[in-house]
Amino acid sequence: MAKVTVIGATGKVGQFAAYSVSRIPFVTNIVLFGREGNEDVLEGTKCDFIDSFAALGRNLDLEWSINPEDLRDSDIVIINSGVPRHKGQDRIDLAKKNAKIVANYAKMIAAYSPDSIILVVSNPVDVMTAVALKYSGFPPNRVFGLGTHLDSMRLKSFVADHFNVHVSEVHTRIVGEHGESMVPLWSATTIGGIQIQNLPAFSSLPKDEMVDRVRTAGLHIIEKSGATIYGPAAAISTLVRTVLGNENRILSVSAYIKSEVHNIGDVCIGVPARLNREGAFPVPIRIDESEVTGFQQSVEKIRNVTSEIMADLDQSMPL
Ligand SMILES: NC(=O)C1=CN([C@@H]2O[C@H](COP(=O)(O)OP(=O)(O)OC[C@H]3O[C@@H](n4cnc5c(N)ncnc54)[C@H](O)[C@@H]3O)[C@@H](O)[C@H]2O)C=CC1
Ligand SMILES: O=C([O-])CC(=O)C(=O)O
Repeated sequence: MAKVTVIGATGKVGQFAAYSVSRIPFVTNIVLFGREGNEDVLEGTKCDFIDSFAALGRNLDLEWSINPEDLRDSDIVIINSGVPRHKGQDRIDLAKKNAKIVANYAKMIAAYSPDSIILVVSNPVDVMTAVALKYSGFPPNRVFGLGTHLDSMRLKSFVADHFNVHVSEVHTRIVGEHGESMVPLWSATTIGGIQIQNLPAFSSLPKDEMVDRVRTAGLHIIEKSGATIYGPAAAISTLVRTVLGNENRILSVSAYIKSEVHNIGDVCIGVPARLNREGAFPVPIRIDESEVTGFQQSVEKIRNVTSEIMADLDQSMPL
């Protein structure tokens, strides 16, 4: 038995994320949450989902709502609301506008569903995770963001394709910002259980090109088809399943770190974390020296943007 509320369920990502979550067998309740004015879209989406449940033989309690009362007793609340970027924009460009939206919803979740876990999707996701953490007042393990999980999946797919192996043979990880300053951890990449650096083919691997493809993947899709939808939605439902199934898998999410990566901390950023019913727990790690330098730079960037955004929120939305 588990209840998931999807805030921003009328958006492209929110809608398909809700649908992907509805396929998780132990999710029994879903609330499609939206803002006033979007009732028709919510009602239409609900009816469409129900048709699909009938076709699939799925039994699920599905509601839509614009009433915060309906958030109560959610196990996970996913925040998908906010403006997406367009051609030529960086995710960071969305920070000021989306921070107010995320802060408001974080306060609402704290008031109406105080024991839930918050999963933040809105961009720039690392900064928005920090905003949700502050404005919910929840402990850090109960607030985390999609972070670099999707980036890690993108890299996994490119590496698998290059080596012509099944994706499940590749384990890899990207840490840092879900954005320009992301850092691939080649030191934590294996193929068929073998350290990638120990494979002769590693020296000729077009690493920079691959990482560049990951860095620009979101914008490439946005430029071609308008939005990234299926990748994020599948990544979101993996995180939800991992938490609700108490799976203790280690996935790369945006989480508040104290000192887990080479004593670097006090920021929300993409790191490997153990996910279970209690939320996300960053795993203490040691990485290569060049990776530490990259991570440190990524942390500095996110820390600076986060404090700028917090200062702005302090003016407009004091706690
Ligand atoms: N972290 C990640 O990996 C990913 C993050 N995203 C982010 O998710 C967010 C949503 O993206 P899409 O679904 O493509 O956008 P969309 O435009 O299709 O949907 C936006 C949603 O936010 C809501 N919204 C917009 N302004 C609002 C406001 N002022 N107050 C309350 N709700 C508001 C809309 O009603 C709608 O539900 C964006 O910030 C996007 O950058 C998208 C893909 C992946
Ligand atoms: O690129 C974007 O703006 C959406 C996103 O975060 C992604 O798909 O990685």
